[in-house]
Amino acid sequence: MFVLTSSQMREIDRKASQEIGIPEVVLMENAGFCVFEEIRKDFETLDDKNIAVFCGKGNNGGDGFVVARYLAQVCPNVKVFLFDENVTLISKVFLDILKRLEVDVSILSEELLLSLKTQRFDIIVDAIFGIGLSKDIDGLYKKAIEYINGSGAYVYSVDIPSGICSDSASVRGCAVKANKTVTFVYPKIGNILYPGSYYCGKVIVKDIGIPEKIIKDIKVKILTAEDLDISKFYRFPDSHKGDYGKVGIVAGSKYYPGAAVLCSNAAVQSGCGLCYLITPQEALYFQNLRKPEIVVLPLEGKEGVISFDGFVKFDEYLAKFDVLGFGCGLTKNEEVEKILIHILENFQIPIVIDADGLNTLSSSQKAKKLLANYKSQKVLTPHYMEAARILGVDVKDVAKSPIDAATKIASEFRAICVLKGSRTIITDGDEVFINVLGNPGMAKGGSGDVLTGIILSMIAQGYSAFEAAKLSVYLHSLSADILLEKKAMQTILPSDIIEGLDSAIRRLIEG
Ligand SMILES: NC(=O)C1=CN([C@@H]2O[C@H](COP(=O)(O)OP(=O)(O)OC[C@H]3O[C@@H](n4cnc5c(N)ncnc54)[C@H](O)[C@@H]3O)[C@@H](O)[C@H]2O)[C@@H](O)CC1
Ligand SMILES: [K+]
Repeated sequence: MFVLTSSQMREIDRKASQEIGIPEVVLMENAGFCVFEEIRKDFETLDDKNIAVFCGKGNNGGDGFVVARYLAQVCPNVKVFLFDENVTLISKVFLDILKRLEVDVSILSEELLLSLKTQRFDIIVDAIFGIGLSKDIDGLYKKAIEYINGSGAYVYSVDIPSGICSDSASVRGCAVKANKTVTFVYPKIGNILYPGSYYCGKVIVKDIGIPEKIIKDIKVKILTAEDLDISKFYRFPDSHKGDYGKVGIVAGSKYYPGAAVLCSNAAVQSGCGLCYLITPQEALYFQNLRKPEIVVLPLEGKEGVISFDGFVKFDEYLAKFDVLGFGCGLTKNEEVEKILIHILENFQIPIVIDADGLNTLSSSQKAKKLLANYKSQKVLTPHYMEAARILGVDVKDVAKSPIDAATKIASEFRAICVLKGSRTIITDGDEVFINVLGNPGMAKGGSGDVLTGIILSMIAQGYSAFEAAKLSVYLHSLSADILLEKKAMQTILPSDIIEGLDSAIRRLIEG
């Protein structure tokens, strides 16, 4: 499913009306009716409800007038509150209809808002701002939104909760906290990314009659099972371990031995033929937790951290790997930088760089340049802070526009970027997929190491870096969601996510 920006939505509306000739009033009528239908579906009866519809002066308010008209046909207690009578031309069509039908329409003022505190509404429709929100909310708008949020009513937002920026999902001053948001054509970024997604409640996407053929060149999509290629999950009866690839992992230190264990355990659990772990000797005290299928190549370290001299002894192994993982739990120092540069200068293996690999990259101009020119597939898996370090910006800037940040990293390094967060973004610099599975039980140290292991395993099994990243992000979150059916968020551990991959893969295959 596509995800739109406000300008893409406007362009779609423009094409529908100007090129195809669907009148804008028809689109508005359809939009309002869709919202009404959703409300009608949710309640057994509406005639005993007190309903308020708050309408702004833009077209979002116009949708609200349509909703109010339909509601007034089935409920005698519908009140419309208008912020400004100076509404758009199309909205005016519907405001005039309401007036002719003698629906209760009032212009909102501070006094009126205050008097509403003694009334109880069962249902409130928020049609104050949609994709046209252009500045932070203040004054009477702010007070009305605070009133709606404190009202105890069941709240429907039209298109997007008022106060949420449709392009960044940020809260502009304050925002309506809806129970349900009915959006049109396709969801907007503000409906999908956080914090906007939280304010939306349940998101319902409705068709308002815009022909699909005019919706072109949309690069952002929600990641669904349909976007995944599972053809390589089929195993031929006469296959052997060599058919499923060799993963090499450079990870761990005496400080973070668990990162290496989680990453390599995840790799073997997700199907690669062989997995080699290059890790300092001092990181091997987690022996009992590591899956026995992993081949360990103990490295002579320096004070518990990998050393360049120790690492180059494994060059001949590196040449045999189908994919190399670099970074989990390595720590950051000059030796790690030297090793990363050595790999980038001397090998051409598909590489997945995570954690300390990314931190090393962000402070090494030489490694950055080499990586950009590295002639093999690359996946970078930063979380927001690591992405900020790579881009040399504040983490707030990444949070404000994560799609832009991920796209920039992917373009700069000609890599696949997996920007990890509550909505992980996967991009090759052109197409963008937003993962909407997963739960806060995954917000624990070690989750990222597990994801890296899965990506490595998928590349080893023959998937392209982009396909592997999509598939792995999906399976990682699906595993956590399946675990949530039996476990509390607090007790779901990254190592459980590894074990849960079995159910996740089976569920994905079975559909
Ligand atoms: N043909 C179309 O364009 C369609 C549009 N539709 C609806 O129209 C909406 C977009 O309509 P508009 O572009 O008119 O935008 P909005 O209705 O979101 O709001 C724009 C108006 O609000 C004002 N405004 C913005 N931020 C403000 C703030 N913080 N404080 C005070 N005033 C502020 C603007 O000056 C402008 O007057 C969509 O979200 C959707 O609900 C639907 O009817 C479907 C068809
Ligand atoms: K709204």
